[in-house]
Amino acid sequence: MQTMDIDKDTYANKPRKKDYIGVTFSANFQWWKRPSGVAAVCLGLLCVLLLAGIIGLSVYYNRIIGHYYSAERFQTSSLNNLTKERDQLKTSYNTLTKERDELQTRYNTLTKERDQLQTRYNTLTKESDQLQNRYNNLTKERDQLQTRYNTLTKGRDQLQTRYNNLTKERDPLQNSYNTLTKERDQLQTSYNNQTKERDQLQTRYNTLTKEKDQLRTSSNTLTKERDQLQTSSNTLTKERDQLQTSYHTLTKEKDQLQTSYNTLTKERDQLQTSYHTLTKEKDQLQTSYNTLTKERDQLQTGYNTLTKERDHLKEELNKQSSGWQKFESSWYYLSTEKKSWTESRQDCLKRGAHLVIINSKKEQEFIHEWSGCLDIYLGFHDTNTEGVWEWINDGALGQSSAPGTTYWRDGEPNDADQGEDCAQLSKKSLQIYCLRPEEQSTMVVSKAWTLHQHFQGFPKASDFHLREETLPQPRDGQVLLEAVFLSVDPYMRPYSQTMMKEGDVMIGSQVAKVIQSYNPSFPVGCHVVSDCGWRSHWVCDGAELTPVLPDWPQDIPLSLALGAIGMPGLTALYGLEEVCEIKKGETLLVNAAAGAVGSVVGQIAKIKGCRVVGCAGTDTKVSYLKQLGFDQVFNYKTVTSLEESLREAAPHGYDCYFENVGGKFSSVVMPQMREYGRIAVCGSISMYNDTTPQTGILSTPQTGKLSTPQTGILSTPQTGLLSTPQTGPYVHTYMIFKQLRMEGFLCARWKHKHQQSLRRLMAWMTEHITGTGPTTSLRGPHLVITATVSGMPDPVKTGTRTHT
Ligand SMILES: NC(=O)C1=CN([C@@H]2O[C@H](COP(=O)(O)OP(=O)(O)OC[C@H]3O[C@@H](n4cnc5c(N)ncnc54)[C@H](OP(=O)(O)O)[C@@H]3O)[C@@H](O)[C@H]2O)C=CC1
Ligand SMILES: CCCCCC(=O)/C=C/[C@H]1[C@H](O)CC(=O)[C@@H]1CCCCCCC(=O)O
Repeated sequence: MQTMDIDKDTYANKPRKKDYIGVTFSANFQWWKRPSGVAAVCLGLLCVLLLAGIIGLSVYYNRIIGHYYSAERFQTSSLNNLTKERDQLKTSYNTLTKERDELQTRYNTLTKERDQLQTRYNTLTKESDQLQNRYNNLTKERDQLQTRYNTLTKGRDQLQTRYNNLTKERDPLQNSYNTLTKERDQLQTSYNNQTKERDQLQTRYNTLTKEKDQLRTSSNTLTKERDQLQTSSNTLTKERDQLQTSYHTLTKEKDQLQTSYNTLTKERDQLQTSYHTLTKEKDQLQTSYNTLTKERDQLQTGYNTLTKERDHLKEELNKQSSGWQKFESSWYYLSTEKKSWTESRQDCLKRGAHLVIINSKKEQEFIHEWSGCLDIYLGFHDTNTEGVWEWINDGALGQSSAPGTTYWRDGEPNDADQGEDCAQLSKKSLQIYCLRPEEQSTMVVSKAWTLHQHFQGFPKASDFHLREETLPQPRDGQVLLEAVFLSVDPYMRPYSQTMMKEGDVMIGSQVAKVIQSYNPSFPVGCHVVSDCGWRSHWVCDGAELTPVLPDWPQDIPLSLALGAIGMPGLTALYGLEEVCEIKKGETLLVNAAAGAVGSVVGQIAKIKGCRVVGCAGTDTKVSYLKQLGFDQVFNYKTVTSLEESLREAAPHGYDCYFENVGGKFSSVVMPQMREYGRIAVCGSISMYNDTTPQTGILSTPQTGKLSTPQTGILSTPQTGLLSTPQTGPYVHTYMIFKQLRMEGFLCARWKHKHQQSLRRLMAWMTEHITGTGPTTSLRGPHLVITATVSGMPDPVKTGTRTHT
């Protein structure tokens, strides 16, 4: 770096064009070159002049004094001179004073000028600073440009060098290019010649190829023909060899057969002889057999006739001895017990009879006389429609019609005492009059459990309410039922939500006894299954009733009509046979296995020769299932891993899965299904008490959405809310890759098969009881809830099942 003094042009501290590279200018301002400085210098000079004048004068006066003393004599002469000089000095003093004043004026002028100059200087200084900044910026730009310039210069130099080198290289290349061009032209010429030759060759080649292909085709054809011939030859050779072998074998066999044939011919001849002898004997025997058979049949017919006559006579004797009287083809019994018409009607039904129906005047007279002229209730009433009198047709003795004639007393029927709905034969007049069927009210009061409030989560005692209701008198065709066993089933939890309103009697099936009957299909004392709910008594007509199998063995508990030989047993059977289509040798998994359905599922599968794995929630249930013959059982609540336990129980997986539980359990089973497995979705009990709706992908049948997570409830189109859906995992992948079939079902689908299916279940059960069946014949848990007329059980506390 170099510092330079500014030149005469004080303000132009601009860089000089040629010197600016790498140089920084410094503007050092010099005071004496400013106007104010000049003025100051002038003033100084004036002061110096004045001082010099004063010094000159003092020197002059010293000289004069000296001269005075030395030349006292000249004192007087020189006085004049001195006066002159003084005057001259005065004059020059005045002149100097004037000059000083002028100088002062000029000084002031100069001071002003200096101030103006100072202002201008300041302005210029600012401009200079701005210029300096611009200069600095330009310097930077310049430096950058310089750098770029340098770089470009270098690049240019390198390019120049390369250009020079290339120029050097280009020349020999140009030469060789020229040479090559020449050569290429020559080559092009020869290429063209060659191409022509190649085309000619190609044409020849194509011709040859065609000829070759034709030859190859012929060769292949020939090869095939040869191979076929070879194969035929080999086959023929083999066949020939086999035939040769067979021929030898056959020859041997023929020889052996010939020998046997000869032997057999001999034996046949001997047998033929004996056959003829035997045929003769047989014919003789047949003749005597036919004669004997005829004699036996005649004897049998005689025997049967005699037996019938004997039985008839015996029956008549019995009837007569027990108070029955015969008139024409009918029997009559006279009960002397005092009863109402209704009670008498019941009494007749119990005896397998009915109140008397009068078919003729003769019969009426017989009854009157034989009864000893008593009042006799007749089977004649208008209980069904007031004023329409009809003969009862209980059908107990096969009578299907009653006479159209009646022998009413004059003025009858008159309904004199309100409610006269039945008829009596008067002991006095031998005429019929009407009277009330009841002497006193025998109205039945039923006890019924109602749904006090809809269940929230697990049902509790306060959700139920026990109430009494008076039942109407059963009418013609109706029966009065008394509950014997009530059923508490899982479906009640979800179905109550949709089918019931608060205050309704709880839904449910029961085994009931018929205690009054005006319906011949359900005589008093028989048992039926009724869907009348949790009530002690009920009046209904037969249409709603299912008779308990008529030949129900005494040693099988009737409660099983609500279990293994009832709806749960049917569900088990249909789930296995109709849905799973289970086959011998297959492996089955069933959960809730100790329940009414599950226990029958496992046992039927064993009867069918399957391997059965069952899960239950207590060790007692596990032991019970082992007793029933299940192959593998475990307590799903205490195992460390459900997945591992399922795998250990059936390492090769499950062919069939009878699903009662749903929820997480089924997600664990799904991966362990075998290819083409079948899943019978019977129930999903683990979800019935859910209270909080969960987010899941389950969709409603209406929307058909499958994959969008929804918060909501699973519903059926018919019933609405049924259950609370759960979150995945989702089964589709397993179903697709294992090609599974998963089918939900309700037992009622096969209603048309119920009777025959109940008989099959009963047969399996009987085999177990009698010990005549296979070791795995059916046993069943049965209900312990019994209802009595006096009181109803607590449905929450007693809702359990025990086992036979
Ligand atoms: N589709 C149809 O037509 C029919 C379907 N069903 C269904 O079959 C299934 C079984 O009915 P059924 O045998 O009569 O019932 P049960 O009342 O005889 O047995 C039910 C058993 O399920 C188990 N269980 C109860 N709650 C749960 C739970 N949260 N998680 C897992 N297991 C539970 C219990 O056994 P454990 O102690 O072993 O856990 C309980 O004892 C039910 O889902 C029912 O809805 C029934 C009849 C007809
Ligand atoms: C999500 C709920 C699944 C319930 C499955 C279940 O347990 C079904 C049981 C039915 C079985 O198929 C036959 C029945 O009797 C059960 C239904 C009962 C319906 C209520 C009847 C009401 C009444 O008695 O009037």
